[in-house]
Amino acid sequence: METEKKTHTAAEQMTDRDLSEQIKKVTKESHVRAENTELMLSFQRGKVTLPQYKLLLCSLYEIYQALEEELDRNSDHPSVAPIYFPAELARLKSIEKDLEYFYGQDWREKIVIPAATKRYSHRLRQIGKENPEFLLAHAYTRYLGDLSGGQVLGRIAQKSMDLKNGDGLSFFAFPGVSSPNLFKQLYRSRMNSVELTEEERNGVLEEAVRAFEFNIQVFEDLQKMLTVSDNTLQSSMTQSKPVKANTLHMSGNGIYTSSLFRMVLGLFVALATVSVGMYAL
Ligand code: HEM
Repeated sequence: METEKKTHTAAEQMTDRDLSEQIKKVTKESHVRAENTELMLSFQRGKVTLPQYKLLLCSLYEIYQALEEELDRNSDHPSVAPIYFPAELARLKSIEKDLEYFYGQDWREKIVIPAATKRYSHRLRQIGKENPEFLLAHAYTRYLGDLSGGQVLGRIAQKSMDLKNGDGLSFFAFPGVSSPNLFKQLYRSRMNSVELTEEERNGVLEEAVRAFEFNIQVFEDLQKMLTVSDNTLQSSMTQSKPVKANTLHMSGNGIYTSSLFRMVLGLFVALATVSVGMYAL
Protein backbone atom coordinates (compact mmCIF):
# COMPACT_ATOMS: atom_id res chain seq x y z
CA MET A 1 0.00 0.00 0.00
CA GLU A 2 2.76 2.32 1.09
CA THR A 3 4.78 1.40 -2.03
CA GLU A 4 1.70 1.97 -4.20
CA LYS A 5 1.14 5.35 -2.61
CA LYS A 6 4.79 6.28 -3.15
CA THR A 7 4.67 5.20 -6.82
CA HIS A 8 1.43 7.08 -7.31
CA THR A 9 2.86 10.25 -5.80
CA ALA A 10 6.02 9.89 -7.86
CA ALA A 11 3.92 9.48 -11.02
CA GLU A 12 1.90 12.57 -10.15
CA GLN A 13 5.05 14.53 -9.49
CA MET A 14 6.45 13.32 -12.78
CA THR A 15 3.33 14.56 -14.56
CA ASP A 16 3.53 17.89 -12.80
CA ARG A 17 7.12 18.23 -13.90
CA ASP A 18 6.45 17.20 -17.49
CA LEU A 19 7.36 19.98 -19.84
CA SER A 20 4.50 18.98 -22.17
CA GLU A 21 1.96 19.47 -19.36
CA GLN A 22 3.52 22.68 -18.11
CA ILE A 23 3.69 24.21 -21.56
CA LYS A 24 0.06 23.35 -22.27
CA LYS A 25 -0.97 24.89 -18.96
CA VAL A 26 0.93 28.15 -19.33
CA THR A 27 -0.29 28.71 -22.90
CA LYS A 28 -3.92 27.77 -22.25
CA GLU A 29 -5.15 31.34 -22.01
CA SER A 30 -3.09 32.41 -25.03
CA HIS A 31 -4.59 29.53 -27.02
CA VAL A 32 -8.08 30.83 -26.31
CA ARG A 33 -7.01 34.32 -27.43
CA ALA A 34 -5.44 32.92 -30.62
CA GLU A 35 -8.62 30.97 -31.41
CA ASN A 36 -10.65 34.13 -30.99
CA THR A 37 -8.71 36.37 -33.37
CA GLU A 38 -10.81 37.58 -36.28
CA LEU A 39 -8.82 35.48 -38.74
CA MET A 40 -9.22 32.25 -36.76
CA LEU A 41 -12.91 32.97 -36.21
CA SER A 42 -13.33 33.39 -39.98
CA PHE A 43 -11.83 29.94 -40.38
CA GLN A 44 -14.02 28.35 -37.73
CA ARG A 45 -17.17 29.94 -39.19
CA GLY A 46 -16.31 28.60 -42.64
CA LYS A 47 -15.91 32.17 -43.87
CA VAL A 48 -12.23 32.26 -44.69
CA THR A 49 -11.65 34.14 -47.93
CA LEU A 50 -9.01 33.68 -50.59
CA PRO A 51 -7.27 37.02 -49.79
CA GLN A 52 -7.12 36.03 -46.09
CA TYR A 53 -5.73 32.60 -46.86
CA LYS A 54 -3.20 33.85 -49.41
CA LEU A 55 -1.83 36.45 -46.99
CA LEU A 56 -1.70 33.85 -44.23
CA LEU A 57 0.35 31.58 -46.49
CA CYS A 58 2.80 34.44 -47.16
CA SER A 59 3.29 34.89 -43.42
CA LEU A 60 3.58 31.17 -42.79
CA TYR A 61 6.27 30.99 -45.45
CA GLU A 62 8.38 33.59 -43.66
CA ILE A 63 7.78 31.97 -40.25
CA TYR A 64 8.53 28.38 -41.27
CA GLN A 65 11.53 29.40 -43.30
CA ALA A 66 13.07 30.94 -40.18
CA LEU A 67 11.90 28.15 -37.84
CA GLU A 68 13.05 25.29 -40.04
CA GLU A 69 16.38 26.87 -40.96
CA GLU A 70 17.12 27.39 -37.27
CA LEU A 71 15.98 23.86 -36.35
CA ASP A 72 18.20 22.42 -39.13
CA ARG A 73 21.17 24.47 -38.01
CA ASN A 74 20.69 23.39 -34.38
CA SER A 75 19.57 19.83 -35.05
CA ASP A 76 22.39 18.43 -32.89
CA HIS A 77 21.66 20.69 -29.95
CA PRO A 78 20.54 18.56 -26.94
CA SER A 79 17.26 20.51 -26.60
CA VAL A 80 16.48 20.32 -30.31
CA ALA A 81 17.63 16.82 -31.34
CA PRO A 82 14.81 14.92 -29.53
CA ILE A 83 12.07 17.03 -31.17
CA TYR A 84 13.72 17.28 -34.59
CA PHE A 85 11.37 15.58 -37.08
CA PRO A 86 11.98 17.19 -40.47
CA ALA A 87 10.67 14.22 -42.50
CA GLU A 88 7.37 14.20 -40.61
CA LEU A 89 6.81 17.86 -39.85
CA ALA A 90 8.68 20.23 -42.21
CA ARG A 91 6.21 22.65 -43.79
CA LEU A 92 8.32 24.91 -45.98
CA LYS A 93 8.12 22.89 -49.22
CA SER A 94 4.35 22.44 -48.78
CA ILE A 95 3.86 26.18 -48.30
CA GLU A 96 5.97 26.90 -51.39
CA LYS A 97 3.74 24.56 -53.38
CA ASP A 98 0.61 26.35 -52.16
CA LEU A 99 2.09 29.77 -52.90
CA GLU A 100 2.93 28.67 -56.43
CA TYR A 101 -0.62 27.42 -56.87
CA PHE A 102 -2.14 30.76 -55.82
CA TYR A 103 0.43 33.29 -57.07
CA GLY A 104 2.00 31.47 -60.03
CA GLN A 105 5.62 30.57 -60.75
CA ASP A 106 6.91 34.04 -59.89
CA TRP A 107 5.30 33.90 -56.42
CA ARG A 108 8.58 34.95 -54.78
CA GLU A 109 8.28 38.39 -56.36
CA LYS A 110 4.62 38.71 -55.44
CA ILE A 111 4.37 37.69 -51.81
CA VAL A 112 3.87 40.26 -49.05
CA ILE A 113 5.40 39.92 -45.58
CA PRO A 114 3.60 42.06 -42.99
CA ALA A 115 5.57 43.78 -40.19
CA ALA A 116 4.41 41.52 -37.33
CA THR A 117 5.51 38.48 -39.34
CA LYS A 118 8.95 40.02 -39.81
CA ARG A 119 9.21 40.54 -36.04
CA TYR A 120 8.29 36.88 -35.43
CA SER A 121 10.86 35.54 -37.91
CA HIS A 122 13.47 37.92 -36.50
CA ARG A 123 12.88 36.48 -33.02
CA LEU A 124 13.23 32.92 -34.37
CA ARG A 125 16.57 33.73 -35.97
CA GLN A 126 17.76 35.48 -32.83
CA ILE A 127 16.99 32.55 -30.50
CA GLY A 128 18.44 30.13 -33.06
CA LYS A 129 21.71 31.93 -32.48
CA GLU A 130 21.48 32.83 -28.81
CA ASN A 131 19.15 30.34 -27.06
CA PRO A 132 18.55 27.27 -29.25
CA GLU A 133 16.65 25.55 -26.41
CA PHE A 134 13.84 28.12 -26.91
CA LEU A 135 13.26 26.71 -30.41
CA LEU A 136 11.45 23.90 -28.61
CA ALA A 137 8.75 26.36 -27.52
CA HIS A 138 8.23 27.63 -31.07
CA ALA A 139 8.30 24.19 -32.68
CA TYR A 140 5.70 23.01 -30.12
CA THR A 141 3.44 26.01 -30.72
CA ARG A 142 3.43 25.70 -34.50
CA TYR A 143 3.69 21.96 -35.19
CA LEU A 144 1.41 20.67 -32.43
CA GLY A 145 -1.07 23.38 -33.39
CA ASP A 146 -0.92 22.29 -37.04
CA LEU A 147 -1.49 18.67 -35.98
CA SER A 148 -4.43 19.63 -33.72
CA GLY A 149 -6.84 22.44 -34.66
CA GLY A 150 -4.96 22.86 -37.94
CA GLN A 151 -6.36 19.60 -39.26
CA VAL A 152 -9.93 20.82 -38.80
CA LEU A 153 -9.04 24.22 -40.26
CA GLY A 154 -7.68 22.54 -43.40
CA ARG A 155 -11.00 20.79 -44.05
CA ILE A 156 -12.92 24.01 -43.44
CA ALA A 157 -10.59 25.97 -45.75
CA GLN A 158 -11.14 23.44 -48.53
CA LYS A 159 -14.93 23.88 -48.28
CA SER A 160 -14.89 27.66 -47.77
CA MET A 161 -12.77 28.33 -50.84
CA ASP A 162 -14.07 25.38 -52.85
CA LEU A 163 -10.57 24.05 -53.51
CA LYS A 164 -10.32 20.78 -55.38
CA ASN A 165 -7.87 17.83 -55.18
CA GLY A 166 -5.98 19.31 -52.25
CA ASP A 167 -4.77 22.19 -54.46
CA GLY A 168 -3.45 25.04 -52.33
CA LEU A 169 -3.90 23.00 -49.15
CA SER A 170 -0.54 21.19 -48.90
CA PHE A 171 0.24 23.17 -45.76
CA PHE A 172 -2.38 21.19 -43.82
CA ALA A 173 -1.33 17.77 -45.11
CA PHE A 174 1.20 15.68 -43.19
CA PRO A 175 1.84 12.63 -45.38
CA GLY A 176 4.63 11.50 -43.04
CA VAL A 177 2.28 11.36 -40.04
CA SER A 178 -0.25 8.54 -40.19
CA SER A 179 -1.90 9.31 -36.85
CA PRO A 180 -1.67 12.91 -35.61
CA ASN A 181 -2.74 11.84 -32.12
CA LEU A 182 -0.10 9.13 -31.80
CA PHE A 183 2.51 11.45 -33.22
CA LYS A 184 1.57 14.18 -30.70
CA GLN A 185 2.04 11.62 -27.91
CA LEU A 186 5.50 10.77 -29.22
CA TYR A 187 6.34 14.46 -29.56
CA ARG A 188 5.24 15.18 -25.97
CA SER A 189 7.35 12.31 -24.63
CA ARG A 190 10.35 13.63 -26.58
CA MET A 191 9.75 17.09 -25.14
CA ASN A 192 9.69 15.56 -21.67
CA SER A 193 13.01 13.83 -22.28
CA VAL A 194 14.83 17.12 -22.84
CA GLU A 195 17.06 17.96 -19.90
CA LEU A 196 16.76 21.58 -18.85
CA THR A 197 17.98 23.56 -15.88
CA GLU A 198 15.27 25.31 -13.88
CA GLU A 199 16.21 28.59 -15.50
CA GLU A 200 16.11 27.12 -19.00
CA ARG A 201 12.76 25.46 -18.32
CA ASN A 202 11.25 28.75 -17.19
CA GLY A 203 12.76 30.40 -20.24
CA VAL A 204 11.14 27.82 -22.53
CA LEU A 205 7.76 28.27 -20.84
CA GLU A 206 7.97 32.05 -21.19
CA GLU A 207 9.02 31.65 -24.81
CA ALA A 208 5.97 29.48 -25.52
CA VAL A 209 3.66 32.24 -24.28
CA ARG A 210 5.65 34.66 -26.44
CA ALA A 211 5.30 32.31 -29.44
CA PHE A 212 1.51 32.40 -29.11
CA GLU A 213 1.69 36.19 -28.76
CA PHE A 214 3.69 36.42 -31.99
CA ASN A 215 1.08 34.34 -33.78
CA ILE A 216 -1.76 36.47 -32.44
CA GLN A 217 0.03 39.61 -33.65
CA VAL A 218 0.61 38.07 -37.08
CA PHE A 219 -3.12 37.29 -37.40
CA GLU A 220 -4.18 40.74 -36.20
CA ASP A 221 -1.70 42.50 -38.47
CA LEU A 222 -2.82 40.47 -41.43
CA GLN A 223 -6.49 41.17 -40.75
CA LYS A 224 -5.74 44.89 -40.39
CA MET A 225 -4.01 44.88 -43.76
CA LEU A 226 -7.02 43.26 -45.37
CA THR A 227 -9.47 45.63 -43.68
CA VAL A 228 -7.44 48.68 -44.73
CA SER A 229 -7.15 47.49 -48.33
CA ASP A 230 -10.88 46.63 -48.31
CA ASN A 231 -11.78 50.09 -47.00
CA THR A 232 -9.45 51.81 -49.44
CA LEU A 233 -10.96 49.82 -52.26
CA GLN A 234 -14.48 50.52 -51.05
CA SER A 235 -13.94 54.21 -50.45
CA SER A 236 -12.17 54.60 -53.78
CA MET A 237 -15.06 52.76 -55.39
CA THR A 238 -17.74 54.86 -53.70
CA GLN A 239 -15.76 58.03 -54.36
CA SER A 240 -14.28 57.42 -57.74
CA LYS A 241 -17.38 56.13 -59.44
CA PRO A 242 -19.86 58.92 -58.73
CA VAL A 243 -17.23 61.61 -58.28
CA LYS A 244 -15.45 60.71 -61.48
CA ALA A 245 -18.68 60.25 -63.35
CA ASN A 246 -20.06 63.37 -61.78
CA THR A 247 -16.99 65.41 -62.49
CA LEU A 248 -16.86 64.28 -66.05
CA HIS A 249 -20.57 64.74 -66.51
CA MET A 250 -20.65 68.17 -64.90
CA SER A 251 -17.58 69.58 -66.54
CA GLY A 252 -18.48 68.01 -69.86
CA ASN A 253 -21.92 69.48 -69.66
CA GLY A 254 -20.59 72.72 -68.29
CA ILE A 255 -18.07 73.12 -71.04
CA TYR A 256 -20.59 72.10 -73.63
CA THR A 257 -23.31 74.42 -72.31
CA SER A 258 -21.11 77.46 -71.88
CA SER A 259 -19.44 77.19 -75.29
CA LEU A 260 -22.76 76.71 -77.02
CA PHE A 261 -24.14 79.66 -75.09
CA ARG A 262 -21.12 81.75 -76.10
CA MET A 263 -21.52 80.72 -79.76
CA VAL A 264 -25.23 81.63 -79.83
CA LEU A 265 -24.52 84.89 -78.00
CA GLY A 266 -21.68 85.70 -80.42
CA LEU A 267 -23.93 84.95 -83.40
CA PHE A 268 -26.68 87.10 -81.89
CA VAL A 269 -24.29 90.02 -81.31
CA ALA A 270 -22.91 89.66 -84.84
CA LEU A 271 -26.42 89.59 -86.31
CA ALA A 272 -27.47 92.56 -84.21
CA THR A 273 -24.39 94.53 -85.33
CA VAL A 274 -25.08 93.72 -88.97
CA SER A 275 -28.76 94.64 -88.56
CA VAL A 276 -27.92 97.94 -86.84
CA GLY A 277 -25.40 98.66 -89.59
CA MET A 278 -27.93 97.90 -92.29
CA TYR A 279 -30.53 99.97 -90.50
CA ALA A 280 -28.10 102.89 -90.35
CA LEU A 281 -27.60 102.65 -94.09
C1 HEM B 1 -9.30 28.22 -35.06
C2 HEM B 1 -8.31 28.15 -34.26
C3 HEM B 1 -7.93 26.96 -33.43
C4 HEM B 1 -8.63 25.87 -33.04
C5 HEM B 1 -10.07 25.55 -33.34
C6 HEM B 1 -7.75 25.04 -32.26
C7 HEM B 1 -8.11 23.85 -31.68
C8 HEM B 1 -7.26 23.01 -31.01
C9 HEM B 1 -7.61 21.72 -30.46
C10 HEM B 1 -8.98 21.08 -30.55
C11 HEM B 1 -6.53 21.22 -29.87
C12 HEM B 1 -6.40 19.86 -29.21
C13 HEM B 1 -6.39 19.99 -27.75
C14 HEM B 1 -5.97 18.68 -27.15
O1 HEM B 1 -5.58 17.74 -27.83
O2 HEM B 1 -5.99 18.61 -25.92
C15 HEM B 1 -5.48 22.18 -30.04
C16 HEM B 1 -4.21 22.00 -29.57
C17 HEM B 1 -3.20 22.90 -29.81
N1 HEM B 1 -3.27 24.09 -30.47
FE1 HEM B 1 -4.89 24.87 -31.28
N2 HEM B 1 -6.53 25.63 -32.22
C18 HEM B 1 -6.59 26.79 -32.92
C19 HEM B 1 -5.61 27.70 -33.12
C20 HEM B 1 -4.34 27.53 -32.68
C21 HEM B 1 -3.27 28.45 -32.91
C22 HEM B 1 -3.40 29.75 -33.69
C23 HEM B 1 -2.17 27.93 -32.33
C24 HEM B 1 -0.78 28.50 -32.27
C25 HEM B 1 -0.24 29.22 -33.18
C26 HEM B 1 -2.54 26.69 -31.72
C27 HEM B 1 -1.68 25.85 -31.03
C28 HEM B 1 -2.05 24.66 -30.46
C29 HEM B 1 -1.13 23.81 -29.75
C30 HEM B 1 0.34 24.06 -29.52
C31 HEM B 1 -1.85 22.69 -29.34
C32 HEM B 1 -1.32 21.49 -28.56
C33 HEM B 1 -1.71 21.60 -27.13
C34 HEM B 1 -1.11 20.46 -26.34
O3 HEM B 1 -1.61 19.36 -26.47
O4 HEM B 1 -0.15 20.69 -25.63
N3 HEM B 1 -3.86 26.47 -31.95
N4 HEM B 1 -5.95 23.26 -30.74
